[in-house]
Amino acid sequence: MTTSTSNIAFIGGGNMARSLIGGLMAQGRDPASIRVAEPFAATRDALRDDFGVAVFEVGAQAVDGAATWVLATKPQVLRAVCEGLAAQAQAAKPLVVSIAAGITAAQIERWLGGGIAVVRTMPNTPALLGAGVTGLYASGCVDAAGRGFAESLLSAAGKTVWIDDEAQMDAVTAVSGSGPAYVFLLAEAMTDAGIREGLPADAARALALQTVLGAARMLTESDVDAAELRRRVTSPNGTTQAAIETFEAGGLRGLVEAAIHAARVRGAELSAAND
Ligand SMILES: NC(=O)C1=CN([C@@H]2O[C@H](COP(=O)(O)OP(=O)(O)OC[C@H]3O[C@@H](n4cnc5c(N)ncnc54)[C@H](O)[C@@H]3O)[C@@H](O)[C@H]2O)C=CC1
Ligand SMILES: O=C(O)[C@@H]1CCC=N1
Repeated sequence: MTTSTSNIAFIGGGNMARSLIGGLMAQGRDPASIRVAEPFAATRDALRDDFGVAVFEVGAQAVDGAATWVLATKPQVLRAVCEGLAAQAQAAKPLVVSIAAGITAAQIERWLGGGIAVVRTMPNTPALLGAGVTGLYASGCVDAAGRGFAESLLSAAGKTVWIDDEAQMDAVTAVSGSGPAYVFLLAEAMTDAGIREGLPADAARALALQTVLGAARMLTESDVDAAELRRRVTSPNGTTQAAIETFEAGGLRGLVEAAIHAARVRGAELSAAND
């Protein structure tokens, strides 16, 4: 039985694992209950020093005594990682939570030897601030307690959204997993454009970044939708109208659609290429 006090093993201690561990620490979880396998000594030492978690060089050590395993390596190495842990998985029957893009719950279950409860999830990097969002899909082997534990684990990173059809997980990845990078790109572009229009670099950056923050808060804290919020900024024949018309004429919506489609397709390719 997986409980909130039992050990959690992270396989891979990179950027996303760090964000999730940061969220768990902020929730007050005992650092000694988190065991991280990470081959790079510098990454391992930083996790131990920053969070006080137990660190190990290889997965086999980290999963020892852990009822929940979080798979947090790149998709390209996940098959080898799982096959290396299959014997321990068959003995311990852990709840396995994957954050890997593209890789399906069925692939992970097969690589671990079969009959394993797998929750496939897709968090995003604002998890570090507890402001992330995670899509979760539970395979048939996951019971209500497993679903509940996975949800509580990922809720340390922010909001959670259950997805019933696993085929939609690549779309989740394309919208919210990769999504922070789209917003960062917009912030970069707004800063650069401000500089080109004559603003000092520091001022352009401060103006662009605070605008992204303020707009995101309005989107999530007000009770009107994005289109209405946009209309309220856009005075007839004013400055915003000039900018929005330029975005629409340049095909911004179509470009966003094409970008999110490309990300979704890449998710499916990652599954096929690493099977
Ligand atoms: N970066 C992001 O925004 C998001 C990433 N993801 C997913 O999270 C996973 C990890 O991504 P990142 O943290 O960005 O990558 P990363 O490269 O920062 O972390 C992966 C870590 O796994 C370690 N590793 C490699 N082989 C290992 C092994 N055999 N055993 C244990 N650890 C091993 C690496 O040394 C590295 O520190 C990926 O599958 C990615 O698709 C999911 C949501 C968002
Ligand atoms: O770029 C990637 O493949 C990963 C998955 C979502 C965000 N980063």
